[in-house]
Amino acid sequence: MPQAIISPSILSSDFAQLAVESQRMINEGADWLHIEASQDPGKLIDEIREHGMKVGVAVKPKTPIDVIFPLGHMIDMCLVMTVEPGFGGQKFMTECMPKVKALRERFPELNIEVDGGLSLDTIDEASKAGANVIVAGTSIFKASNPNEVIKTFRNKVTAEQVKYSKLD
Ligand SMILES: O=C(CO)[C@H](O)[C@H](O)COP(=O)(O)O
Repeated sequence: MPQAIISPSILSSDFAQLAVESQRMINEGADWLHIEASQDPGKLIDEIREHGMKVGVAVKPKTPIDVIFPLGHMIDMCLVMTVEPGFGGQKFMTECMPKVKALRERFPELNIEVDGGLSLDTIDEASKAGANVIVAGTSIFKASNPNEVIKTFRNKVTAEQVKYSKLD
């Protein structure tokens, strides 16, 4: 099944607006939604599932990871932002790695995505912390051999993930 990963900048905590935005993306064919700003994440997760979609929750660097713990068993993926959302080319925030580690320890089967500053210099740290979905812009698009970079990312993630019960 094709998987569109859409990370909308929905800054409003207005549930009605979230519902409209979500519906619009469903109509466009998305089967993943990432939503960070919601007053009632449990309700939103249920609604997304009712539409047959998978659910991802994103946390910005300053958001403590324990807000995700009660949702961990209800979601398919957690995106741990490793830069402030906004634009590519920023520096990877090492200080976000304990959040990835804490999540992985509690949820061995959860897809944990990291986004921002991922490169050949930072993939070891991210994969060892437990991330298994890597979003990378600069390090791929500026590489002389993008395929090699992608292959290295995959190999490193795979090598670390065998420690856990499932790879997705
Ligand atoms: O858009 C972003 C943040 O909002 C991402 O960080 C971006 O997609 C990844 O880019 P890079 O690998 O250059 O950090």
